Amino acid sequence: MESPFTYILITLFFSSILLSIIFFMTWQTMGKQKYALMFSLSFLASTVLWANSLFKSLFLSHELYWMIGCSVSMLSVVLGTWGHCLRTNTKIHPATLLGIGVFGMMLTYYFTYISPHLGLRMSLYLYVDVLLLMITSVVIIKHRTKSRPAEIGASLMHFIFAMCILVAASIALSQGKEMDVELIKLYAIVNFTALPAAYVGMSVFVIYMLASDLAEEMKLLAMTDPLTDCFNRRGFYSHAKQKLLELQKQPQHACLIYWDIDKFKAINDQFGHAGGDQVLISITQLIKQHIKKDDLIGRMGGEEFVILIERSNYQEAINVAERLRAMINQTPIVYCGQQISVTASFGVVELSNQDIPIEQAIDLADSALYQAKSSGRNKVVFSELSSR
Ligand SMILES: Nc1nc2c(ncn2[C@@H]2O[C@H](COP(=O)(O)OP(=O)(O)OP(=O)(O)O)[C@@H](O)[C@H]2O)c(=O)[nH]1
Repeated sequence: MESPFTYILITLFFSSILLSIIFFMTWQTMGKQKYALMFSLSFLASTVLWANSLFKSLFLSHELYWMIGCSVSMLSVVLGTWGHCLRTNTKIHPATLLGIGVFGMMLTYYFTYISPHLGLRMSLYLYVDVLLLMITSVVIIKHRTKSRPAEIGASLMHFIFAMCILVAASIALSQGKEMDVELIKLYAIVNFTALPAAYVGMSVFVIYMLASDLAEEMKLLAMTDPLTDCFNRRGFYSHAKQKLLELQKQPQHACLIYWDIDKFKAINDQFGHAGGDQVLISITQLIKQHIKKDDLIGRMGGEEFVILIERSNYQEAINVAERLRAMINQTPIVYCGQQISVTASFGVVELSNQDIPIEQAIDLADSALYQAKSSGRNKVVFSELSSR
């Protein structure tokens, strides 16, 4: 009958192979994101680590077995950390991570072959693993101001995994230079109970995190207009409602601007549908350059757009519409070597301190836009308070 530790190693071996395959498939299906490949390679390295432990008796030299085990353990953690840095665009150079890993291995080599010290040999590379896992935990949680549940879970699991390794490393270190049978038993218990549980938990949360990335990407696609890259109607309504709720707590002034390109049908007729599309793309790009990053722009359909802006005073907010109108009027769009002159009409409604739903505000701004159109186009019309 084999020791229970052997069965745990076999389970870990197969779990790692499966995780490596899952992340490899994720890499293939999720647009070849480099971080998914890093995670796959990281679990492949773990597979080698567990296989190394399973076939320990085949090694002629225990030191060689130990050095291979430490190296793949370190490689696995370095690749995982590197993957998380790539996913979050964290500016830690891969050479720094590799350098930390190589430094840990050099110390292990020194205390294995040059100046043998069992405690240091068994613990130093684990302390380096702890450092890298803690970096990963911070990198995941610092990625965005409001982390998603999957990210909080993944960060926490990396922290717990790091703590389990820290305990194992400290037990190993307290042996000192020579082996202490009682401490080795304790080390084995931590190594084969808490560590596998934390390892599996951490891996599951990383999968959950990538699934939540995908869900977020899908949600964004469902809310984005593919031609102009602005929000579509659904995306605009959803974000505008959220923004108006936030705005109620701040002393900011908000305006809703409904605008529409003038005589767009004539542009399509003269320059073709592709020319019309280019006008839509160029004009929205131009507008985005002249509004703030936090302002919301959405395409309501055809050549109709809406912008929700907030400024510290109302006059500043309403000036934006006039500035945008003048800018469109003065900037011809270049299409296939030809210049297309474009104008647009604007309807503006003030939202601050007016407890009106976004749908009603859009209707009011649309009425103001209609007035701008019927009174000659290339104009900004403000919705009168009395008209509400
Ligand atoms: N190229 C292009 N044309 C579009 C798109 N969506 C809608 N259109 C066209 O936009 C034109 C809108 O025409 P109208 O609603 O008559 O408005 P207009 O010609 O701009 O006239 P006014 O708004 O009154 O100034 C139609 O010819 C639609 O076919 C699109 O995605 N691309």
